Amino acid sequence: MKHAPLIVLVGNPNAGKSALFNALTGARQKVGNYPGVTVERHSGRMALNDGRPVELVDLPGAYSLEPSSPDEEVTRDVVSGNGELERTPDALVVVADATNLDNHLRFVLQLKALGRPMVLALNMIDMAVRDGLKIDADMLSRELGMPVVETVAVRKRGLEALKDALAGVIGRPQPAVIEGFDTDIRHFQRDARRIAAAAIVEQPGARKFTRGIDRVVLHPVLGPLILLALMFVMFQAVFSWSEAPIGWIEGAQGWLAEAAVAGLPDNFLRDLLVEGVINGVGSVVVFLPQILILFLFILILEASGYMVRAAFLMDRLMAGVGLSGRAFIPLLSSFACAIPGIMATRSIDDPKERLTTILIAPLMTCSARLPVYAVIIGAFIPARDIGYGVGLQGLVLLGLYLAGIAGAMVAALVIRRTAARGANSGFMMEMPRYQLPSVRDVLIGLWQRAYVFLRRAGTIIMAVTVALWLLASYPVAPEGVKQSEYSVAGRIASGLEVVLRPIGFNHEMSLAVIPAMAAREVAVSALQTVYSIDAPDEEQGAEALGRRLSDSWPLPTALAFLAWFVFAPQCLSTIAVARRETNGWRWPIVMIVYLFALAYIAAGATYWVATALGL
Ligand SMILES: Nc1nc2c(ncn2[C@@H]2O[C@H](COP(=O)(O)OP(=O)(O)OP(=O)(O)O)[C@@H](O)[C@H]2O)c(=O)[nH]1
Ligand SMILES: [Mg+2]
Repeated sequence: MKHAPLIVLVGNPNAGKSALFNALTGARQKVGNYPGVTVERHSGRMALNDGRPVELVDLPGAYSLEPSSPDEEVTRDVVSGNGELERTPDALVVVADATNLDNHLRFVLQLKALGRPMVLALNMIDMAVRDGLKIDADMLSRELGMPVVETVAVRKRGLEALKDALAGVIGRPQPAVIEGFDTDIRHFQRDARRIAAAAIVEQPGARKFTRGIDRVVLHPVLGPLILLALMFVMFQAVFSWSEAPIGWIEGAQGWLAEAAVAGLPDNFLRDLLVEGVINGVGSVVVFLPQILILFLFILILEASGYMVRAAFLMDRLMAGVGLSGRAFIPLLSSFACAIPGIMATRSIDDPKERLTTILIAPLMTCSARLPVYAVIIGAFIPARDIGYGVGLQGLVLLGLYLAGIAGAMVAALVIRRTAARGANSGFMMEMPRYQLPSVRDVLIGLWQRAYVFLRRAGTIIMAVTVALWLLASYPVAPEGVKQSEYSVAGRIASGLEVVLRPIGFNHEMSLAVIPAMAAREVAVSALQTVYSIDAPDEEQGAEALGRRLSDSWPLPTALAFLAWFVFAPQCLSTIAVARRETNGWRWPIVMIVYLFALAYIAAGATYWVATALGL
């Protein structure tokens, strides 16, 4: 069978390749206003204007064909036809940022030297217009000897012209392919400057807008203060904005449980449905609003261009522990989930720095911890305003995030002095321009987050909770013996409790910790399940669970549980990804051991200090 022609999107990082890919294929690849968003190739299909189907591939951004990091290797291999695809592309669409032409043209010229059919998408024309920058596309096309199409990927402008241009170049007989390529990008520097100078008709003080904002947010004193203030507001919002929507979800859940109790015969299946599924899984789903609020902030910061500034501000701090600001973005992604975070380390060129970043990524507070934190904070920390509108709960949550970050910094320091010794490579990252986030992109981002979370709730969290419900319900305890102690799960927990009792853990906590290896949120549904098995007639819901916890756990125990979840590697998928990205078991094992040790020590220290203080 003959393949559809293969067309590849290449170009510098942050040029808008993924945005163009999405616009052309209808896909929803992640776009973000910082370099290194895409780290793998993705393919999709589209039809040219004459109806011909073609395969389109989106690649990680690269500065040249000489790879300096694992993601750039993918780009080189695909472009030169040596990659897993093992097909030479039939045409390249080189994407360049019109507002950064001379830099991006270097790579265009290097790619051109390969002698493949090629079209230049001169993207971000809207930004060029905003800056008053005028480019003569015809002149550029003559100078480069390839079609040039002006595009605005995010507004789907220029797509038809791009497809026409592609149809034109694909049809042509292939010119002789030049074997090998000039690996030194500097050879193209002079020509790039010359061509840019010829094609740029008018260039007022470019990027004035961006420079103006940077003077404030990158200010040595103001900058860090602004960053801290942003984080602070974010965590306050997680609690203060979520009350109402949490109430709605709880209402719906209570209604469902009642309807099930009223409408179904009293048997095993009804108990399973009500205690395991509705109340168990529901106890996790209730935290959806808080997760979405957190992501609303992260998405806006990402799209606006602020993230790289934050990385820059953090660079000095990171240098202190042997990492560069480059590690910041993968670490930041780990606040969503360590898995994309670990994948994002592919854009780090120094292998030791990359390894260190992989090993500390699980210490960033992923969104799966949020339900665990929120339940315990809700139960034990009074929702008090400590003055100036600062809520105590939000403050404690911020503290937990900071504890994870502090732990990561200490771990990085140790790892960089031992296992992955080396000098840090310094901060080298282009500052993207600022722009207003598109409402549509933010909504799509939130929707994707919600979907991921609900899918987890409906699959792994539900499966593990139901399994736990079964193991905790049988064998049925005789009169006077607690079901959660007598059951299979209870006995396993009793075994584990021997190890965990010294750090203040009780039986229920020991029982929740094992299933939470599959997904951290299960810690919450497990507690809910155990309590509803022991007292099936009591009121349900997150608030009821909170009350039950605050009635039966001493404060030091609750704090120890929080400390445990800051550090413990409670996630099998993260371990699996670490194995894949480091090609072996050695480093994941190091990761598991050091994180469990850290969790044990931190929980124990918290417990003993809190007890000594008489809390
Ligand atoms: N104003 C404007 N913004 C754009 C345009 N194209 C892309 N963007 C924005 O530019 C940023 C980068 O876009 P991406 O598509 O992620 O860039 P990329 O080339 O795939 O970047 P990497 O995957 O990091 O190599 C995002 O914030 C997009 O929303 C455009 O034509 N105009
Ligand atoms: Mg991309």
